[in-house]
Amino acid sequence: MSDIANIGIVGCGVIGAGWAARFVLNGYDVAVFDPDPEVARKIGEVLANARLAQGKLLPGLALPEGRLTVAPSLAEAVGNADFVVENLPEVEALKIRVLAEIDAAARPEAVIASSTSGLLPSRLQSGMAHPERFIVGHPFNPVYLLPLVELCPGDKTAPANLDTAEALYRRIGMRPLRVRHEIDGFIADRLLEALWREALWLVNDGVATTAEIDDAIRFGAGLRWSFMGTFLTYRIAGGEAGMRHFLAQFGPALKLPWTKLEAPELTEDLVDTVSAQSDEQAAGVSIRALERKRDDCLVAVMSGLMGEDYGAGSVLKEYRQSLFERAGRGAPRLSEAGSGPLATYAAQVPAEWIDYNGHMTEHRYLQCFGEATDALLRHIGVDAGYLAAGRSFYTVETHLRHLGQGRVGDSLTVETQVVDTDAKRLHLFHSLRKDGDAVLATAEQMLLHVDTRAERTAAMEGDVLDAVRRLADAHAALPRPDAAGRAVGIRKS
Ligand SMILES: NC(=O)C1=CN([C@@H]2O[C@H](COP(=O)(O)OP(=O)(O)OC[C@H]3O[C@@H](n4cnc5c(N)ncnc54)[C@H](O)[C@@H]3O)[C@@H](O)[C@H]2O)C=CC1
Ligand SMILES: C[N+](C)(C)CC(=O)CC(=O)[O-]
Repeated sequence: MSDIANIGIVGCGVIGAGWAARFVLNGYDVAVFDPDPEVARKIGEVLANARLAQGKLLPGLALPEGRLTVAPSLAEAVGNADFVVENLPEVEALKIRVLAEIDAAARPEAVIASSTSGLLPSRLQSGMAHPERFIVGHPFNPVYLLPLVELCPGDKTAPANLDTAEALYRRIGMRPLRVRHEIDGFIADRLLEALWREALWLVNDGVATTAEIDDAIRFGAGLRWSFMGTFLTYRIAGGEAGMRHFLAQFGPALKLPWTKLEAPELTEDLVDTVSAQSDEQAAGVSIRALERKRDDCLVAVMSGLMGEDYGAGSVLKEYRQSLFERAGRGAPRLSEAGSGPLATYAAQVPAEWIDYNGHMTEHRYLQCFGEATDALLRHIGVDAGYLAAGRSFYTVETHLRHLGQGRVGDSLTVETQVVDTDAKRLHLFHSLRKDGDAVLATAEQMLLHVDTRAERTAAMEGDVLDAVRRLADAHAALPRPDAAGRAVGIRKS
């Protein structure tokens, strides 16, 4: 997997831009081709939204971004790529033709993936000279947040290329789902399509508006789908007897006219009705603003699920751990110990950090300082191997001072100075600044080096000890922060 560095994207609309953003934010160099003259603006806007969402989802763990290039031709976008993603409109003949062009222009070892929502891979690869390197990798919108990617081979796909694609998707935080046999619409879109067709009937027949149908989903089943899907939820709905009782009780309903499944004809009338109701529902909010609202809600749901270590939350937790490990290896985000304090954290204040006083709430400051401490620990070599060996640092004391107010959208940075150290202790002083200027808060922390198996303090050793000494020596030349060692109390005159 480490040999995949360059990604080629052909077709850069909603999905191509989503893929480009996901790869760039994971450190891959991406070249895109799309004949749309507006492609650079559009992809810039999508990347900005993706950066914002990723920063909220995994604060303090941003990797150095890859380079994004808009190529003047398809051949230039894919010529140097190790992995190519095709995201053309869902028109089979167009995809077959352009996939053959990509096949001719790409290096022989490059894997070529299609984002098709439901066209059969065996047909899409039929015009390629090297069909064995073709796979379907069907993502979900927004590609830069949702983990699912359906992985489906055609009859000429080589299994090794499927494995390569799967490893790449996992590396960028996705959850590949292998489709056992190719089938129109794969798994997820067959389910989505059934719901969508019924929804169109309900509008067509005047039973419900677009907003009412969305309410029927988002206040009920949609919430539980986000973590359990249909089968497990219905098992629970069967009570103590589970699925057998559920099937016995609701089996007869399968014969009732509760669904049509065949879509209604998209007449001009139906298109007008659905579009007008959808406009009314959106109430003038732009697509980009709706995207940001959708992303913020997804971040909230996924963060909650990460706390539960369940469903998409487990994928996110694993991805978070892998970012932690990658950041640990060489700690690329921190400047090498030079003369100044280390830049340990950067983030923008999201809306959910604001409290009833209209400013950043207090525990979020500790979150920023905690992330800064983690970044410093990664920098000195506290990585997955170190933790697995039963060594770590525990924070045993924090003195946090609030000196200003953080507001939504403020750019925050933390700088960290090692004030003192001995065999087992690390004394840190963090300063959190707004827009690189005013200090909003400081935190002074004492950390103990511990043997986590024995649950006892232990002396630092090896590379970590060397790194701490180097850092402490460099920071010894800095003035001791004025507030270091201050106690909390009311001064009596
Ligand atoms: N929009 C969605 O929710 C999802 C779409 N998909 C699939 O992703 C693919 C792309 O869909 P969208 O991004 O939604 O479509 P889109 O219409 O937003 O983007 C298609 C892009 O392809 C470009 N294009 C057209 N001909 C081209 C050519 N010859 N060479 C290079 N670029 C060309 C267009 O300029 C456009 O920017 C489709 O196969 C679709 O089924 C998959 C998952 C979700
Ligand atoms: C509508 N759609 C068929 C393009 C949907 C998808 O393919 C997946 C998604 O993101 O909903």
